[in-house]
Amino acid sequence: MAQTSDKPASVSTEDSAASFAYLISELSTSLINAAPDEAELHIERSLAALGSNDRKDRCYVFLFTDDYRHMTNTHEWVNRGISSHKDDLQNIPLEAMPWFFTSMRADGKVVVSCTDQLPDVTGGFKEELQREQIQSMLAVGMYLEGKLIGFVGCDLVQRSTLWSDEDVRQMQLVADMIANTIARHRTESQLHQVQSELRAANERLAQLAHEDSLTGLINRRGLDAVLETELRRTQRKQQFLSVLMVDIDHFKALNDKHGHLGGDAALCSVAGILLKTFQRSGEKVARFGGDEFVVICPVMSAEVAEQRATELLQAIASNTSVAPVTVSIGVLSFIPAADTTPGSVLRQVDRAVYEAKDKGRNCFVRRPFG
Ligand SMILES: Nc1nc2c(ncn2[C@@H]2O[C@H](COP(=O)(O)OP(=O)(O)OP(=O)(O)O)[C@@H](O)[C@H]2O)c(=O)[nH]1
Repeated sequence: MAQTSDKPASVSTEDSAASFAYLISELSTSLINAAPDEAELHIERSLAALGSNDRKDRCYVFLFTDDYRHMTNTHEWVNRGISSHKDDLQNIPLEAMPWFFTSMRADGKVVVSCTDQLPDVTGGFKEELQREQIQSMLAVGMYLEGKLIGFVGCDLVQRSTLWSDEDVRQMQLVADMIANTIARHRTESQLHQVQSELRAANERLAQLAHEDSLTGLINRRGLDAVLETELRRTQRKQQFLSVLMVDIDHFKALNDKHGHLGGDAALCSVAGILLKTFQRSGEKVARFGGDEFVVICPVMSAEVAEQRATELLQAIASNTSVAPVTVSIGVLSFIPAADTTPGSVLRQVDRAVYEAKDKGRNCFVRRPFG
């Protein structure tokens, strides 16, 4: 502790100590009841309470970086007519004020009753106080789990004073309260971050569970869920639902000729054409398995479904990016009944695909439902 004044004139009185104690107890209660996003407001209120007690000129909070290389003035209260220094006290290198930092770490406080009487060893610290025209200052350390994280302090610009033990004790109360506020705020921010990371990971997992790893399309599991939803929706509204099953022709031969990787590239190319052809609102493309795909088109009549199947045949036949490929397509267009299940729809549309294969491939067959 650096006690450097010969003016024995403490500013504390019994009355002001009592009213300050009352204020602190009110602030502590409001901290306990404060909403998570009220931390800033709470710190500002605490500084204002500290400042108005015995007419201080400036009260502030500084936080150290974890590596103790810099400190930043994070909160400040200034009395009327007193200039603010918060903006020019951001990210200050601690090596510029070694005496201040060493004293704070060793004693948990720095007490300056008269700046002009500070010894020369205080170096840059004394110069900084003089630059800010500070006559007296008092700073008390803030600790989180035993680690010094910063300090709360106050300045007197218009007069100097001999700080009493009671002044230090009051400042310590405020420092502890602000440290608790910061601790709570940090814990809540970390909790929020972990929660939002968990939420994102869960969403990604749910997405992966419904995604085909090769093509990125909806997989078989996802298809069942989507089909169930669309069946119920169109049944409720008594609207048409069209379902297309698309099977690549002679895919085994393509695999044999171009290798499994060539086959994979062809699957991705067909998936891309499907997505491009069926991108209107509500249309969904899924990989059913192997070389089979399913397209779900809510509110699409049989006539439009046939038109779109013809467009698809042309788009695939004219694409030779990997190897010439054609497909056979089964089409179902119907208004679902209450007992229509995804399984019955997929079985029937699969039958339509077989009929298209029998017809010579590179064509579509539409079957009536039921
Ligand atoms: N490259 C690759 N091949 C696959 C994949 N999944 C299934 N296959 C192959 O796809 C082929 C499907 O062939 P089949 O269903 O027997 O019939 P096809 O040769 O397409 O003949 P048709 O359907 O009658 O025109 C099989 O040889 C499977 O091994 C995959 O993810 N990648």
